[in-house]
Amino acid sequence: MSKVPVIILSGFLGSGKTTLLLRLLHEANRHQLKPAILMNELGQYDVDGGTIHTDLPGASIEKLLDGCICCSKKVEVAQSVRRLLDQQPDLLFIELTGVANPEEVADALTEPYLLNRVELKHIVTVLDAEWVLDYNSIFNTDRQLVHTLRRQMEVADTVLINKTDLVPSSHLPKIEKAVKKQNSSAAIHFTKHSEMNMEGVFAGLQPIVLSAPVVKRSFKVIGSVRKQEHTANHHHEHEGTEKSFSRVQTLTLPLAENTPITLKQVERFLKQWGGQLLRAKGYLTLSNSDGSDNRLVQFAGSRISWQPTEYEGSSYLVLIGIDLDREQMEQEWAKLAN
Ligand SMILES: Nc1nc2c(ncn2[C@@H]2O[C@H](COP(=O)(O)OP(=O)(O)OP(=O)(O)O)[C@@H](O)[C@H]2O)c(=O)[nH]1
Repeated sequence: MSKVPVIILSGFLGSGKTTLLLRLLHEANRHQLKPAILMNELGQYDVDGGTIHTDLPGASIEKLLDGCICCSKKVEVAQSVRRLLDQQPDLLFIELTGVANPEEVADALTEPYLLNRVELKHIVTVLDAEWVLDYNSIFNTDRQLVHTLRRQMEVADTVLINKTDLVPSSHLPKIEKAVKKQNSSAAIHFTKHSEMNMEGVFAGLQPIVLSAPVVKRSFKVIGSVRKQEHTANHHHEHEGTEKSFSRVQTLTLPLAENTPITLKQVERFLKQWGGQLLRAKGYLTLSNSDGSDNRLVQFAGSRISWQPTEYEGSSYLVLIGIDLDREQMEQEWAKLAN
């Protein structure tokens, strides 16, 4: 049986992985390849899965929520991959949390029952051009995180220097030099909104000819794994292995139905946390003069963006950061929601 090619997407929080995944999925569609997707998110809720579903209703997705793929998740990764393979995809995308080390996933794919069924084709790492050169100084107290970010760069065969619209062009050769210093063999692409020529990634990938009859393309979520939210510092103690992330935590802030909240209030809330807040995402029903509307909010690299969304579930915001002042955040959110 042919092995299913696997493409791993890595890169720090908010660098543009999901944006890239959506492009890859459309490209897969154009090549008539049936994709399967494994998404790993920090946080109790599945924000990116919502995005994928809006964009590409029903792709086969497995989600590992609120965890990093390193420790205990490795078994779950392998099981999720197995379930996805049962859907007989032509290729499998694995999007990692921004603080995971792609090597850990490569490792999970070597489980005996997967070894002969999958083939790791690419590790694509997406970098945020605006921040990538500052990670060493921003996270200088967190050696493990700096190490993970470096490994993401080192193990990639394809590196996207993304968000080039946010930096002066004179900045780009410096980033390229820094990438080449860590990894002299990767193909480097300068991108805006993760837009790149995908031919290199798709070269040689073909629909897999199965001996069994081809199952009609399945458009459904075939499972999701929810875990308790990280409550305290999520220190990973592995004997003999590397930690994938150390002080990064998540906090989920729900918003009760019909709570009047405005875009300005949310932006003010997000901007008050300085360096401890790395990333935030959520679905919120905003009130405005014309009534209310549902929006996806994203905070990445200290910028905030809002998009309309068809999501109709309960409102919530997921915060991801380092040493989050959880209590104060919850208090401020509660004030805002009153
Ligand atoms: N200005 C600008 N914004 C971008 C670019 N690429 C992505 N974004 C925005 O950056 C935010 C984060 O993008 P995502 O693709 O969700 O990033 P991610 O790496 O999947 O984020 P995590 O899942 O949190 O790790 C979104 O608001 C994107 O629209 C870019 O090239 N330029």
